[in-house]
Amino acid sequence: MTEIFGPVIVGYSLALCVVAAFIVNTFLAYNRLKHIKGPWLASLSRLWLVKSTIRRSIYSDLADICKKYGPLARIAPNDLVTNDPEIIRRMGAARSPYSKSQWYAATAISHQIDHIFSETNERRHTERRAMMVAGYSGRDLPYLEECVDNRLGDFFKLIEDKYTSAGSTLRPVDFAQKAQYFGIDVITDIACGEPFGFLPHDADVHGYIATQLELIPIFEWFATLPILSRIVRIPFISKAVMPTPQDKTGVGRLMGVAKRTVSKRFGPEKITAKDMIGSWIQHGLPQEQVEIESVLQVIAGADSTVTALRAITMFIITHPAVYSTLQAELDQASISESIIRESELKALPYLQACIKEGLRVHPPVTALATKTVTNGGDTLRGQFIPGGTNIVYAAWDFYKDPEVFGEDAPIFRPERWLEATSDRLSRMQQTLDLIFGYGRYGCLGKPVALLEINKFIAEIFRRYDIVLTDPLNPWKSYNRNGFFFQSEMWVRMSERERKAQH
Ligand code: HEM
Repeated sequence: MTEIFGPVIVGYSLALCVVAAFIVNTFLAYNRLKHIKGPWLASLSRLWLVKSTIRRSIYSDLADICKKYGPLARIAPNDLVTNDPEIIRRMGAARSPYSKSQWYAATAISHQIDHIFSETNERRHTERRAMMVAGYSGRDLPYLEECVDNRLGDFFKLIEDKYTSAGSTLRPVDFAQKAQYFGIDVITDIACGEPFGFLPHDADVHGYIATQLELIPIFEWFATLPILSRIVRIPFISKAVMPTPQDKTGVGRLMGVAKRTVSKRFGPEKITAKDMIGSWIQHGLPQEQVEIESVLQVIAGADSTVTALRAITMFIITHPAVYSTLQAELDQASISESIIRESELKALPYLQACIKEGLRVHPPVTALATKTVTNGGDTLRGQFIPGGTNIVYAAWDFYKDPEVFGEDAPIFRPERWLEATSDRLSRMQQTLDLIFGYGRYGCLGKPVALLEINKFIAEIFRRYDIVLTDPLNPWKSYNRNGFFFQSEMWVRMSERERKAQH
């Protein structure tokens, strides 16, 4: 009898131990943040996040959680969400008691070397930023504006050749797609010294976009269930799934282009140039690091900026009064060359207001970008937050706070930027600035993004009349892993009288 029941008893005992360990573990996880409100599911497990990921609605669910439970709420046993600007500034301030969470590590595109975004070691991250900031800020980049102008030239040529409508001739164009071609060509040109050539080919060359669309949900699951990203780091799995410079398509293809470009900048016959790569090398970034940072630049800078281009355009063309005011300002502006100069953009207040308002109502990036409270813990809004807690911010609704932006904050009304008192304006501006992150984690590509957005929006509305071909179905849009994916934004583009002058 003992021979039969012995193993059964051992089996039952083991199962009981596992169940008991699970219960104790769940209780301890629940207990450490039980003073912070949130959905009950979130206090016990990551299932609330899993549910949101499946519904593709994390970005808006986070905003709803803050509305329901207050400015600091619980979304997982160890994770909180906030919509308090002070907390965001505190987390990003120099020498704050926060560090990048493992969410960032999961954005690595190589398990051998981190790019600046996936680098979670705060000392290395700070040192690398110092080497890269001059290149990104445009200080070392006299050619940046020329690069944007050249790609704008490609954009206009494509529209002229294939997609200009006139009278009853309709040549519908998917604006979402062509804006993406423009954005990727600009950023690959800046990052790798040559554009991918989406605009001249009018196609997703190297299947870059298609591969991105496949990868993004995977990265989103890494964020929701961090254990998955640790599994992917097991060497044989990593080898099988991670992109390599030898790949013919997608991110791997981009890595190959970056590797070839960067190799020409090192060695005995190295080429020197005053561009982004040149600036990084001059500031001491080693060859392998320059390669991976060039790839990251494209990933960080493409979809974010392209979403801004699409959303700002969408808001302008669906608000007739705004549209005509903007075109009147552009028509009266003194523009010295065929494409407006950066220095001339600042003299266009209504354009600036439209851009700010578009970014505010439709923030382009809503990534989880979680920061971790370091060991000693922190006190936020009078509540103690133990070390190891992760905090994310609810980016989607964050810029629609009526207290900051006025009672009509949910709607697109550029005039709010022109009528605000100086106190209110500075509060609005400081809040809007958080769109690009804050302090030591802030977006390095902000100057590049703003130059691109300003020039593109000014030039398309100077040159074309744009209307939706089917206003009842303006576009398809969804959010994954904090980035938006928009398609089928079908418009009719026709040349304006003014265009004929150039
Ligand atoms: C409208 C366009 C853009 C928006 C809204 C945006 C927003 C952001 C945000 C929110 C972060 C993360 C902050 C954090 O970790 O807390 C970030 C980081 C970053 N962005 Fe952007 N970005 C945009 C365009 C660009 C462009 C065009 C580039 C490249 C030229 C770029 C390069 C980067 C880099 C390298 C980082 C990582 C910085 C670091 O970890 O130190 N971004 N961006």
